[in-house]
Amino acid sequence: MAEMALLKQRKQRVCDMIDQESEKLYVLSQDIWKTPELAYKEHTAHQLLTSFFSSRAWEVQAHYHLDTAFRAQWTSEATDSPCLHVGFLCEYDALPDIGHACGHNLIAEVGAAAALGLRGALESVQPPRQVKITVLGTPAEEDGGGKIDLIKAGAFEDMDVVFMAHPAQGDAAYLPDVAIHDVTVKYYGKASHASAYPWEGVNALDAAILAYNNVSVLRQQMKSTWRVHGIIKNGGVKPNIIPDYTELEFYLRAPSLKELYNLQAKVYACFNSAATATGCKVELSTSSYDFYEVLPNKTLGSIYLENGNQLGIQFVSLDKGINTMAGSTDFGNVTYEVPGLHPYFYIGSKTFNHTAEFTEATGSEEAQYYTLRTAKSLAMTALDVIFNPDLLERIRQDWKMAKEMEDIPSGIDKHRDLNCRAGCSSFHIKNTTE
Ligand SMILES: NCCCC(=O)N[C@@H](CCCN)C(=O)O
Repeated sequence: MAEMALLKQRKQRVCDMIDQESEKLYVLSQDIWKTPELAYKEHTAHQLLTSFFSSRAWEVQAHYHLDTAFRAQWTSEATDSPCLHVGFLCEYDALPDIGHACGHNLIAEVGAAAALGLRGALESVQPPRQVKITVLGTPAEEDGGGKIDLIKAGAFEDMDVVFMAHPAQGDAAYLPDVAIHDVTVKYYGKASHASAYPWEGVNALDAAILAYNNVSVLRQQMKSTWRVHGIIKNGGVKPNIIPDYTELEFYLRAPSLKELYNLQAKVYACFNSAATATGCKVELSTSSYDFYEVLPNKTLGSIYLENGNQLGIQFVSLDKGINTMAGSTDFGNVTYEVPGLHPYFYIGSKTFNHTAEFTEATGSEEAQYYTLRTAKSLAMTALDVIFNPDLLERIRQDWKMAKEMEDIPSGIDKHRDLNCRAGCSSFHIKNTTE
């Protein structure tokens, strides 16, 4: 009973620490919200967050493997037991034209607040083992996948458990974030005067339209959990010039990597056959890593639910949930490297992500109560893992089982191998510093 009372006291300390910093945390997320920056270009957010942690005696590494990534660390007193390494991730990239319409400014705030709260609790009481807290600034989630650059750089290598949380229309400990492959399709034809001698031309716009329509008819044979969505970014310049160049961008999604590559082969056949039918050349490329699905972790999820309920969170269940399908996130790749938890949290608005209305909601003061409550739940969950050693073993068992379900052998360079296998003619990642 004493142990339970002690743990309750430590959790209260988490909440008190976060509440003490609530104003500074609000300013932090507001300043990020007011200066929306795109993937790999989050220079202001990087500066704000590194200053925030440096001014609180964290060991900060700015420009950590990426120009706009950072790492902030704190370690408790050494003990005889092995150190337990907890990670909190901050996202802070915005969307083109509509700013922080996915609330990554609040993701950054949750990560920062949870780390402050956990450190505060551990400074007030000696944990049973040494604890290292790492806050990782992970840029470019919406485009590119900064977490994957950091995985490749070894940033997650000795972490035991990692947390972040994402704004949404309700609270859920887990939503099925799906695997995604982004592809750019370029058709090369031959220009000619569209009236005088059209027969001399090779029409790249015909190829684009055929490609789009091929995908549209493929939908009859797609699983209900698969998604394919795309745009025509360049359809030609003038009606009287037969287009010799067109460009499309598509996102392909499926609940697992195995299904994603099945879908990819079908969609690539749609792109390639459009080239054959029109005599165009086609180039398929990607400037983003494939994001994997987020692997669920039952133990972490149940601890989070328990802590969230104590703080009054009304969780939605998956079947009556916010949505049976979520988007995609490079946090999925992280869950293949280390057990992780990526809950969703209500911010006081039922509007939808990637809309101007959601941008307004993520910059509102009303979002703060829910944001800090989520940070408290995450930090309290980390505290349970620290003070309850058998939980870590159960978390690891869940993680191993979830990975076996996907049966990708660990250690292969998944990103390069799988993309090449899928037929991408070029695979380049922009803006890395290495
Ligand atoms: N699960 C969080 C969703 C965040 C998001 O919207 N991510 C993008 C990722 C796009 C990658 N090219 C998405 O469209 O799901």
